[in-house]
Amino acid sequence: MGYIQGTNASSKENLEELDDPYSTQSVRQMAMLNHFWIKLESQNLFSLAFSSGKFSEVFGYTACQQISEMLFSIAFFHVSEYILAIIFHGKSNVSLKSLLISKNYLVAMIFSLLEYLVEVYFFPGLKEHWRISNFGLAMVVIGEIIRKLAIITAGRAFTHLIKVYHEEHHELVRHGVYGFVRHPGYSGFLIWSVGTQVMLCNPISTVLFALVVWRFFSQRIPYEEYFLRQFFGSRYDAYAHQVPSGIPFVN
Ligand SMILES: C[S@@+](CC[C@H](N)C(=O)[O-])C[C@H]1O[C@@H](n2cnc3c(N)ncnc32)[C@H](O)[C@@H]1O
Repeated sequence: MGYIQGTNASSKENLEELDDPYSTQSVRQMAMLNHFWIKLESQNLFSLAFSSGKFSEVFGYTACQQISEMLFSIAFFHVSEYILAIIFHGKSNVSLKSLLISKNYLVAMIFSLLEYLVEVYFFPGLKEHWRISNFGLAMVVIGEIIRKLAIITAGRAFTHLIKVYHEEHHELVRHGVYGFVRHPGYSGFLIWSVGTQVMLCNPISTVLFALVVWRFFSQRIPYEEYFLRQFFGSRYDAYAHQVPSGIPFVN
């Protein structure tokens, strides 16, 4: 009461107003007290929930470890793509598109994180399959290495947008990882992206990522190779005859 009088109700009218419990000022002050009380109570509820195990179940060791691995893999993948694009194509020719973060990609990643959170809450045992999770981590590392080897091997020929006009410097690359598969960059990405979901022990997203990424590359490869055949003619035909695509069920 002293606080109220001292700060807001120095005049006689104000004091009178405070005596009336329904005056505007009293109502405002009651609302303020109520607000602080609710805030205090919600903080207590938060700490109660945390100590009761619900939060520690969701954000326990397993979840922290697996989500950290996922976030690190994503950050490393995109930043290294961007840096390599700058190294091979020069800063002036590279835009933020080289980070390779599209709307569909974001939707897929958010879906996979939501799947993870729902499952770790309702079926925490599902995430404790560490052999599967570590196998996924190995897929992420292997996929990343294959993709980066492809980018480094192809150099300037590796453009994020498919070339539809032949440029003078554009040579057919057949050596290194391109001697084993024709599309190592895509093989690497397929392994990497499915690996992120195996690492999270996400059964639904593992299947969805495999299907969506496979479908994307199965449509992209014929389009890309249509232009490669125009650029390099029979040399590309011979290469395609000898070397597999690197994407399952795509010739
Ligand atoms: C995103 S890169 C992907 C390259 C390849 N498909 C891969 O997965 O490693 C696409 C560009 O690489 C070029 N490219 C693909 N294969 C190539 C090859 N063997 N030699 C030279 N350029 C190639 C295409 O012309 C296209 O512009």
